[in-house]
Amino acid sequence: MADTRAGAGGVGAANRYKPRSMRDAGRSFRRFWPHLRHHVRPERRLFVLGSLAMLAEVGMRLLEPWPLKYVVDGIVAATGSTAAGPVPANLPAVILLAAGSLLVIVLLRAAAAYASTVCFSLAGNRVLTGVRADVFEHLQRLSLRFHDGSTTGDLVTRLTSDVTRLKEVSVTAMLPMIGNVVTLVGMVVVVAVLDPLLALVMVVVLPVFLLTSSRLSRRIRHVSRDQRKAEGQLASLATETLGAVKVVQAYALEDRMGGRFERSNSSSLREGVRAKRLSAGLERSTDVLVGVATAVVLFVGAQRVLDGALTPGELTVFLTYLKAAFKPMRDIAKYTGRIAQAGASGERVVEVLESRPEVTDASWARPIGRARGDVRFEGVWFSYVPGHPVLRGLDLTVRPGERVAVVGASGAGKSSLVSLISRLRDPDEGAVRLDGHDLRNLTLESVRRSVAVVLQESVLFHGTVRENITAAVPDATDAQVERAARVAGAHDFVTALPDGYDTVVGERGGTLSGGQRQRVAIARAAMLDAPVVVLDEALTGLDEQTEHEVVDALGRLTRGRTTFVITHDLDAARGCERVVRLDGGRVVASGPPEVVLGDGADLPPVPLVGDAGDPKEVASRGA
Ligand SMILES: Nc1ncnc2c1ncn2[C@@H]1O[C@H](COP(=O)(O)OP(=O)(O)OP(=O)(O)O)[C@@H](O)[C@H]1O
Repeated sequence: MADTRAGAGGVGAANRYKPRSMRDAGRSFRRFWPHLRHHVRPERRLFVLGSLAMLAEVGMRLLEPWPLKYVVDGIVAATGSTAAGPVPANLPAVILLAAGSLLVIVLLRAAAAYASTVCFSLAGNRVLTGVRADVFEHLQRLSLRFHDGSTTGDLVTRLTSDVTRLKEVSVTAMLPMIGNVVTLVGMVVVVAVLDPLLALVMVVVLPVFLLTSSRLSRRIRHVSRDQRKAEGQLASLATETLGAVKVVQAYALEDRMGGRFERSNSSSLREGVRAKRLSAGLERSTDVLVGVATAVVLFVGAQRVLDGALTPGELTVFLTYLKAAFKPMRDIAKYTGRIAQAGASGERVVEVLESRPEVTDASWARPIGRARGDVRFEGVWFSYVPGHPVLRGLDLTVRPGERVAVVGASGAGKSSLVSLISRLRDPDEGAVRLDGHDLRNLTLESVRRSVAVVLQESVLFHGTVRENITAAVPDATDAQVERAARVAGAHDFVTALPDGYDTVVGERGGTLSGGQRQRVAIARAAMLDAPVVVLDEALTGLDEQTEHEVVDALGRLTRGRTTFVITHDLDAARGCERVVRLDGGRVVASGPPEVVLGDGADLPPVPLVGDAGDPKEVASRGA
């Protein structure tokens, strides 16, 4: 029953997971890891190569100041001080060698850095592209109950910008950060070998730094989560408004929508600025810390040189290390902030991936093959909200090929009833059976291939007319497509379009008229050749002429198939063999139309059959 581990009401209500420290960041990673693992495995070689290149780069970074030591000590000794030891035999050669080594080290370091960046970027991008595909795939399979509790904009934000942020951060922050930590450790080890006292100064700085950065990164992550949430709301509002731009303009809602957008926009700005301020604070406090450490090393180091414990060249190496450490530490501070932000994005992505679809194939599910179309509801209870059942122990049997109109007051549960037939939802109690099989024992795919649905507002996808018609049967031949279009009465108008079947219809089929859209949707349903057809208010909202054409098309579509006609239109109901009336979540009347609906006075029935009767009669029906 529970739709998601993150909560049944979609991910919007599911921000229960609240990381509190760097330890939680680790926990957060462990939570993400199972979703990454199978994408990381094929990239193993790249990760290994990248790591080797990174180690080489770190090695070069550590070597870089050493030529300086020999030059400084040589010069100092040559100019008369004993602190630097004896004067090298061939000072000009030493200086030349040092300069040459420096050049080689810098070149090798650049090459290693290039190789590690390329390897890690390639691998990281591939892994997260795979994760994004998983999220999309998963979102499509999540049950309607999950989508009821989520907003489209927020889910799109998780799919796009949250994954992009993870991608960016993993490549530009996470991996360099690992390199920086290794460099820091390497520096401390080298310094400890040369002079443990100076190493102590560096080591003392580290815990202070870690404390500051973990405290601030925790706050950054909290603020980032709020910011991502605000951005999700922003995207929801934009999707909603732009998706209904006609209504917005018709009701002059621009200002009101603008105001709501403004509020979400400001909230996103506010959180964004807070996060930036915290990150900047973290970076600057690191600057100060490194500055203090440099001053201490300079002071203590100078004493050690004067005492003869260190050479001036070695002090130069220490100071260069500290300066070099300055960058990794500052970067760590910068990356900690970004990684904390990515942590918030990661949680949002994991929440989606961990949500479990409610309607899934049972392990024992098997395909039904070609069904006859016998549909039964046995004691079906169904509710959207626990404790508020919409269907209450409903019983209904429909014979193969029977055409049944389902009528009832608005909100009586008609659409809910038919959503159970194609197993968009499962009953809480009781069973829905197709040819005697409980739908839960059949594979989802075979159930959905057995039930063709035509809705009131048929949604087409951006693409060609042909792609829309063959949506569920992509390998259909041209002849099959044309046959389906003829059943739907769409062939003539489609061939009159500029590119015929290859004409691209806009988003949601917006470049076609309502009636044309409906007929393409009927062709899509006809393509399935399903034994059961559900028409959910498929005639509502069409003008008289179009309605006549669509009625004809639906008649042809449903001929010989078990058909459920959900309608408020009593004429359409009269065209069916049987009318079922719903009330209070149960069937309260079932029988021939004239019995359930009365004799309908002077209105002739609308024949929902293949030849649709006499067109004149149909045309005069609404008069
Ligand atoms: N996704 C949903 N989440 C929560 N409640 C819902 C949802 N969809 C429908 N309902 C509620 O379930 C009840 C039955 O809705 P349903 O759409 O099945 O009725 P209907 O008979 O098809 O209505 P209409 O004729 O107006 O289309 C209504 O009270 C409705 O508010």
